[in-house]
Amino acid sequence: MSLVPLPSSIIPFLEPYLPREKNDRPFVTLTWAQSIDSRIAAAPGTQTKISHPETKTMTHYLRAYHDAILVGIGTVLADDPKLTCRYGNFSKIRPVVVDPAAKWDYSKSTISTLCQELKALAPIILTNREAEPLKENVELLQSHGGSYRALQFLLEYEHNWIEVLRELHACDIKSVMIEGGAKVINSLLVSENLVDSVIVTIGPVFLGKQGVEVSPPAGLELQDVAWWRGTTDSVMAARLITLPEVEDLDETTE
Ligand SMILES: NC(=O)C1=CN([C@@H]2O[C@H](COP(=O)(O)OP(=O)(O)OC[C@H]3O[C@@H](n4cnc5c(N)ncnc54)[C@H](O)[C@@H]3O)[C@@H](O)[C@H]2O)C=CC1
Ligand SMILES: Nc1nc(O)c(N)c(N[C@@H]2O[C@H](COP(=O)(O)O)[C@@H](O)[C@H]2O)n1
Repeated sequence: MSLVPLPSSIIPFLEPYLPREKNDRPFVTLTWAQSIDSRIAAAPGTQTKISHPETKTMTHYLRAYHDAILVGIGTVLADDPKLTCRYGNFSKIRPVVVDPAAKWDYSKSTISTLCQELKALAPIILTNREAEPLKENVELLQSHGGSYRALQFLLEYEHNWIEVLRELHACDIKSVMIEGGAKVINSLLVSENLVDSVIVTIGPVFLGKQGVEVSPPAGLELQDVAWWRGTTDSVMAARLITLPEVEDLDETTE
């Protein structure tokens, strides 16, 4: 989809939610586009266009403010995405793919072609320690300037995000835009104190019960909520209610 001019009112709307410096981990923006019935695709393994061109442009505007863009392997296999920033001066953003079992055949991907043509930064692929990526992919990725990084992934996804963010911090990534898919979003929504901004595009469509649902395992509240209304879509920007850090808890109990 080609981009359209960014509606000027989006700039002040998003400004309070843009990345700012953090010391201990990258700033995390969690963002996706969903239907009215909270679906991000019409069926598993498929890509569904939900955003209007102006909110798609907004996504690329947001990408321009981040060092990296992260998605799960389910999204890469379904969408074969570009994960580039096509807004403004086409600033370079680093793709990060969470692929514990090293399922992705990087050599056959659109991202690999873009890297070959020097149109994109090569990805960081996060695998489990036991996974064995194909030698051909390891070599190609390295020649493009990317890398496989092995982590100790746990079975429950929500317990892995601290280590993922620690690894990105070690790669000098100061901000990451996390775009999905559903397993990524649902597990991050219940990970305490890790998400700094949440930006959700809502398109005027129902995708039905076969769709890929965004719905965290437990309820949670949002705060600092702001809305933007476009031609067809609405966008919600918010923060998750954060729990006090352990030190703060200590202070209150003294
Ligand atoms: N409308 C939108 O904004 C977006 C829609 N999508 C759609 O979402 C669908 C894909 O979603 P899902 O199937 O849920 O796949 P996903 O992209 O969330 O990837 C899930 C897989 O990634 C790995 N993974 C993710 N988080 C992990 C963690 N914390 N620890 C360990 N492993 C982890 C696991 O292997 C897991 O099976 C596609 O249909 C895609 O088109 C994806 C992104 C955005
Ligand atoms: N903002 C938005 N609106 C939609 O309707 C979508 N389906 C998505 N999907 C996400 O965008 C990625 C594709 O990015 P590229 O254009 O290929 O760079 C896709 O993988 C999803 O993460 N997003």
